[in-house]
Parts: sequence; structure tokens; C-alpha cells
Amino acid sequence: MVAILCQYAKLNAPSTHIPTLKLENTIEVTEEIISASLTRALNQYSTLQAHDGHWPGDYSGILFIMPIFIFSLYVTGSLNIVLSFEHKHEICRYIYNQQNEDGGWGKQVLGPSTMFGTCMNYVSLMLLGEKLNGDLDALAKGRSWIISHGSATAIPQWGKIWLSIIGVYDWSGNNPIIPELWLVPDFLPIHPGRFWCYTRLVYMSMAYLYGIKFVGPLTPTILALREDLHSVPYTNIDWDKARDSCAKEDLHYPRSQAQNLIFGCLNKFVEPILNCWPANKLRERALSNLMKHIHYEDETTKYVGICPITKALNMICCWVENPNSDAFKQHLPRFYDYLWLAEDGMKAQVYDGCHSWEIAFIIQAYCSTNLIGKFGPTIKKAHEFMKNSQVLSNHPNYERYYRHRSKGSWTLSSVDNGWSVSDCTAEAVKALLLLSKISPDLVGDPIKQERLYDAIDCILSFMNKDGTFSTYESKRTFSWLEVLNPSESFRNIVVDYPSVECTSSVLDALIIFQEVHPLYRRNEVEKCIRDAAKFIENNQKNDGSWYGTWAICFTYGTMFAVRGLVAAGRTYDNSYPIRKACTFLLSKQQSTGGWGESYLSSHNE
Ligand SMILES: CC(C)=CCC[C@@H](C)[C@H]1CC[C@@]2(C)C3=C(CC[C@]12C)[C@@]1(C)CC[C@H](O)C(C)(C)[C@@H]1CC3
Repeated sequence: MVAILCQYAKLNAPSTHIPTLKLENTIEVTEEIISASLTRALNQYSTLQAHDGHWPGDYSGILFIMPIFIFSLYVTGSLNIVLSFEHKHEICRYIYNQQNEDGGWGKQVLGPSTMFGTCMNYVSLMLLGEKLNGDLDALAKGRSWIISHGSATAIPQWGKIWLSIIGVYDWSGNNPIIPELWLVPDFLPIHPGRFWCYTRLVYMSMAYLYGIKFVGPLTPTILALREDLHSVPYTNIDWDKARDSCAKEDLHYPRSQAQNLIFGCLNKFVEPILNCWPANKLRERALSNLMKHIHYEDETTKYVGICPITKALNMICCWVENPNSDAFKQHLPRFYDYLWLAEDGMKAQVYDGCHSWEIAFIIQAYCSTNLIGKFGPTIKKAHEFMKNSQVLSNHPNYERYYRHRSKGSWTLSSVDNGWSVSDCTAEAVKALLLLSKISPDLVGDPIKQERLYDAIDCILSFMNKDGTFSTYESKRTFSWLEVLNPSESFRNIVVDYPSVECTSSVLDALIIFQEVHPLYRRNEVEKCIRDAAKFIENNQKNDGSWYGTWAICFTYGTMFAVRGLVAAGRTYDNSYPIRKACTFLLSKQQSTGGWGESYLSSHNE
């Protein structure tokens, strides 16, 4: 979706004007003043609501997402079909705006330059038709960053794969991603169907492209890039050496000895054997099995994909299979779901949005004021969106494709995305239960009981054996399998681990649900509440904080943990963990009176 927020602000201009109240230090802050400020804020916020009831927002920040879109459009010859001149202009503007002083690009906005970010964005600019223009221009600075930091052979694993796909890096400089792994019996912990869904899907299409060693058309631009990105002539590159090289700027998680041994064996023995007769017959089977799963993922997400990375990879796989196929063509219009235009240019989002997740909190926030009476139409529209974005059925044969139940759930973003998430469902349930207590004349009809029960069934289906909650599925395998994670940039991506945030959202939702429907699956709900609260208490750190997996970081984790524990009846007086949490939060208050945290917290933990 491409949206400019000021357009909405104009369309939904507030009906009443409330004058600004300047708060001087000397004026006592009365309830009246607070209420006026809050009304003004909600008035303004309501103008930003879209016609269908959700609040659009910029969900970007990872700087290699647009590049992988550009790469996939380029190799499939669709760049000019999907992107107009204006798109390209705005995309280039954004990329230039994100360039660091030293000429490189980070993995994410505000991040220091990395080989991954720099190669991907530099190549994108070239594929979009930008030209080097003198030694001092932005492109020249980008190129010199790459050469002076070890050249493109030092890009980390994901980058090596993308550069191989477009033909500026050789597939032999990659560690194998064995497609046959999908053929092992699925009761084994090593079967990819047991990995965290996001990792299994990214590596699924990577395994396909690796298996066929796909390379896009070798255009003059690609041939020129082969020389641009490397410090020695392309034909002289030592790909054996390149395979395990990674720039220090990108090496967040160096490989262990065990990993070196595994990847060494895969490379020296397993992959060569699998390429010889008769084992290569197995490869054909493995590839057609992968393609079956790729189509399933595309169809069940209406070609949106679980994330932009799988979308871009799957689209290439569909094109390789048949460039004239409907499958390939259906991918093209869904690129726009990921685009976002802002004052700094056009960017690609990390997901097709986060509509359902955010709207649940927005509704909860409105409900926490006593001003609902003033915002009936806004809340009614939001309520409709919430009800319309519930996933109403399971995907066909979902278990055969290693999918979790979807019926009754909410996704992070849209129904089309189709991937249910435990805490997105829990927060949605909370919002709907709050709305069901308000007059339907004001906020619309409450969710039907049957749909609410579907949601609770779905939430309970997410529960791990110990009462905790992970993200998209329950935990399916063991953490020792992290040894198979070949990425230097991301850790803990093989297992869908439980988190305090997911567990706490569910705990809170079940408690509110139980107050209204005390008999529904009573024993399971009660056990879940008990176990979830125990998990949260057991995971508190000595300083009183909780580690937050899904945002920044200890402040966020602590907020969720406290919400859950308070819902479960813990108070400052009766709970030592709550008192410790307060001490932690107070110790982090800044001189301005507010709180903040660096994104490095997550990384340094
Ligand atoms: C940046 C890269 C490498 C792409 C990753 C794309 C997705 C897999 C990421 C992007 C946003 C993301 C971090 C998110 C989550 C899972 C992984 C996501 C979807 C979830 C849904 C996990 C559960 C969390 O409680 C919460 C709902 C906050 C997040 C939201 C963002």
C-alpha cells in the first residue's frame, strides 16, 4: 500500500476545533486540562484513520528489503512492468537519503555501514539505471566503501545468495543449502517443517534456487557490476576462500567449530555426492517437492507471502518454473502491498503492514480513556476492521504443509497474509472484549460468540507444553538445531522460542475472557493462566527487568511482563517481582522524565 498520511488527515478533517493549551510550569495540571489535551490528541489521531478502519503507518527500516525486490524484478524482466519512472525516482531518493557519511549503507536505518547493506543498495541503484558520475559522487563513495572493506566476496551468507541470483557472485562460493533435507521423515527434529516458519520458508526457496544454481540474465549492467564489486577480475576470484569470508562489520555471530565442521562436510562430501548419478534423481524429487510447498505458501497468502524475503524468492522460483504462469503473474500486483512513500522517498516495508496488531492497541488505548462517547464513528470503523480481519478458516490440508491452525486467529497484518500469530490474536481478543462492553449503538455490534470461541480455541492451540507461547506456531524442535543456522547476521532463528511478550498477551486475554465466559474450556484456560504467570515470574532478570524479544528491549519486555502479571492479580504489595520491576523501571528514567532504550540492548544481550 502506498499512502501519504497527510492525505488522510485532509480527508478526515476534525469536526470540532479544540484550542491548544500551552502548559506553563506554573499552571497546575488539572483534570480538565488533561482531558482537553487528550481529546485534542485523539481528535488528531482519528483523522489518520483509513477508510477501512485501520491506521496505516510506515513499517520499514530494514535496508535490504527494497534491494531484494529490485533484484527479483530485474532477473524476471519485470522491473519496468511493476515500477514506473516515479517509483524508481522515489526509490533512488530514499536509498541516497540512507547512505552513511562513509559512503556505505547499514543493515537497517541509522545502523553503521555493512557489506550487506552497501552491496545490496549500491547494486540496486545500478539496476535502477543510476550511473557513476565522477569520483566524488554517492555511487563512487559506495563502491569505494565496498572495495576498501574486503569487496563483495566478504558479504554475509544471505547477501552471497542474492548476489549469486543476479550473477555477480558464483554459486560455488556459497555453503550448500540442501533441498533434500525436506525429504527426511518429518518426525525427525531436523526436518525443516519443524523450524521457525519464517526460517523454513526463506531457506525453502533459497534451497530451490541453490539446487538449480539459478542465475538471472547476464546483461551488460550485470557484467559491469561483476568488475565493480570485486577488487580482482571476476574470473580470478577464489570462490573457495570467498565461501567462508565475512566482513567484520557484518560478523555479528561468528560460526562455531561445530558449524565449520558441518558446512565443511556438506560442501566437500554431501553436495558433490547429491549431484552425481543416481543421487541426482533425488534432487529432482526434492526440487519438485519444494516447488509444491512454494506454491502452497503463495496461494495461502494470496501471493503476499509471510514476509518480503520469501515473496521475492518465491516469485523468482515461479518464474523459473514457467515465466508465463499464472503463479508468476499473480505475484506482480502484490509488490505494491509492501511499498511505502514518505518524505524521505519510497521504501519497502518489512511486512505487508502491521494493521491488525496496531489496531488492537489503538482500540485498547481509546477504551482506556473515558472519551469513547466523542469518538463513536472512529471506534465503530476500527471495530469493523477488527472483525473483518479475523482469519475464519484453516488453510486447506494445512498440516501436510506444516502450517499451524488459522481458524479464529488474527495475523500481524491482513487477512490475505493468512499467517496467524499468537499474541496478535490475543491482543485482538482483548480489544474485542473491551468493545463488547460498550453500547452497540456507539461502537457497533460485538463479535459473534462463535467467532470469539474460535479465537480462544486458536490461542489455546498455540500453547507450548509448559504453558508458554511462541509466535506463529508452538515450539516444534530443539535449540541444539541452531547449529544449522548459517547466517552471520541473525541468531536464534531455527526454533520458534516462547517469549515473555507473547505469553503475557495471551495471559491477559484469557483472564479478561474468563471473566465473561467462565465456563468455556475452563480447566485448560485455568492451567494456561497458571503456567503462563509462572513462566513470566521465572524469567525475570536479577535487575528486575525482562528481556523483550520483539522490540527494544528490556523496557518493552518489562512492560509486557508487568501487564500480564497484573492481570493475573499481582500487585505492588503482594508480589516481589512487581516491586523489583518498578525499581528497574524507575532506575532507567531519564532526566527529561521519559524512558528510552538503544536498539543495541537486544544485540548486546
Ligand atoms: C528483517 C527481516 C530479516 C525480515 C523479517 C520479516 C519478518 C519475519 C519479521 C518482521 C517483523 C517481525 C519481526 C515481527 C514478528 C515476527 C517476525 C517478523 C514478522 C512478530 C509477529 C512476532 C511476535 C511479536 O510479539 C510481534 C507481534 C511484536 C512481532 C511483530 C514483528
